[in-house]
Order: sequence, then structure tokens, then C-alpha cells
Amino acid sequence: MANNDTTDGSNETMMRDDPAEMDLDELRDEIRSIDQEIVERIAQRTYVAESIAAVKREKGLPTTDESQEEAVMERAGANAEQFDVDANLVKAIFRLLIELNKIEQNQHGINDGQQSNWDSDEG
Ligand SMILES: C=C(O[C@@H]1C=C(C(=O)O)C=C[C@H]1O)C(=O)O
Repeated sequence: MANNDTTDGSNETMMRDDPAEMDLDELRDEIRSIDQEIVERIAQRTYVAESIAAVKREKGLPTTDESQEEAVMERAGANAEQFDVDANLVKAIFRLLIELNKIEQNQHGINDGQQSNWDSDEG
């Protein structure tokens, strides 16, 4: 087996076995493990954003920062291109991650009055 240690934050998919030599169950195990890592990293991203929101609150700043959001989106597009995946779809995922943070921040009572794009009376 290849070295599957992912703790260094490197792009682990590049380090793993050749998919052509893995059977379906092994490949689906690989996906399951990656899916768990993705959700874990999303949770970590949300946790850091909550810390940022707390600092902003201390400083009397709004939680939403549109110029920072634009920088995040631009970075997402550049990273997508680097790894040869569809930049627009990756940016759509990052738009959702930003919205997730805003919803979490609202739920923790640190709403600055700005609505998330996903806030709605319906649903
Ligand atoms: C995390 C921050 O707060 C909000 C959430 C962002 C995000 O999820 O990337 C970006 C900008 C802010 O609207 C931040 O300002 O960095």
C-alpha cells in the first residue's frame, strides 16, 4: 500500500495507489475516507470562522466582510485551476462554505443584521 498519511496536509490523492489497480470496494472506501476528511475540514473551517467572528465582535466590526469573501472565492478558483478541477463548481462549493459560516454565526447570536443569502421564511 502507498503511504496514506494525510496529517501533513498534502494532497493525499496524489500519494495513494493507482486506481486502476484497486477494486470497486477499495475505491469506495477511499471515497468514504475522503468524504469524512472533507466534513472534518469543513467543521474546522467553521470553528476558525467562529473565532474570527468573536474577534470582530470585540472590535465592533461586522461579521460579514465582502472583500474577504471575494478573496476567498478568487483563491478557490486559482486552487481549482492548479488541481485541474472545474473552477466554477469549486467556487460554488466555497460560496456554500461561506454561507454555512454566516448561518453558524447567526445561530451563535453574533449576527450583525446582515442576512445570509440562504436565510428564508420558507423551508
Ligand atoms: C471568516 C470570516 O468571516 C466571514 C466568512 C468568510 C468565510 O467563510 O470565508 C469570509 C468573510 C466573512 O464574511 C472572515 O472575515 O475571514
